[in-house]
Amino acid sequence: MTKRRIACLQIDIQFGNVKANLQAVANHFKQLDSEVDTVVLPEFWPMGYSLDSLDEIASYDVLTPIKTLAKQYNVDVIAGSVPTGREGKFYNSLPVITREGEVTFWYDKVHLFRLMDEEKFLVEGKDNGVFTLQGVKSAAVICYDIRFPEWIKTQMLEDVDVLYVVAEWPEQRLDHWRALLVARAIENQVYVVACNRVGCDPNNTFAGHSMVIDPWGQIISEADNQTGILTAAIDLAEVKRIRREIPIYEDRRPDLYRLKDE
Ligand SMILES: NC(=O)CCC(=O)C(=O)O
Repeated sequence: MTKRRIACLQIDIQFGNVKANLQAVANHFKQLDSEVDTVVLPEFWPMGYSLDSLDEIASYDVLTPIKTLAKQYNVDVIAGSVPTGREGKFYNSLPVITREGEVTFWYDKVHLFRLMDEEKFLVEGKDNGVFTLQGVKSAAVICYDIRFPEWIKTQMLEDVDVLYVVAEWPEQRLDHWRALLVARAIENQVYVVACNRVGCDPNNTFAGHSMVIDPWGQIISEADNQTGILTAAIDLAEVKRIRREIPIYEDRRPDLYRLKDE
């Protein structure tokens, strides 16, 4: 089966209000079309960028309700990101939850975004975001990570077909969001599924414009800046077709690429 139907939940995250945000996610699940098999949530959906309350928020169990929704609606969930606390440090962490309600993978954001003070409150991850979901080699990264093509390429070299991006991307850089996502799709010949939030927090207004982009770089579905669900069908056979048409993976010259700073 090469076809998938994906839904990005483009929610308006209430600053620091875990209960309201869980309710918003549950309400959006109720509106899913019955063909959807994969649901994507935005970055830090339980609380937004209320980073000075991380201690309290990381102690809430926000995943049990999402596992229940995954089973109830029989969908896999790229569960945006949530704050996790380990050994006295906090991470911006993306869980993958299967339709059986199991967390099968975690990715910690590798590039922390100074303009939103992440480096003051969080520790960066070290491992890549590649996982297999229902037999499909996939990868997931978080927001600012998409500005680092080397990081994305490192993962795409593992024969990945779909790149998920979860974000809280402000509207003042909407043009960067669109251009970077399209570039990552074209240069890696992958589907890009990007879920952003809408609404405001005390410092930013967020862009929305969640997008699904095919491996040729065509935007096959794009949301506006309102709350809602962006749904799109993808056909993984397209990845192989595009890679045959322009065989960039065969034509790479890694012997010439200087990827380590000296
Ligand atoms: N939450 C983020 O990582 C935001 C990244 C961002 O806005 C950017 O311009 O990069």
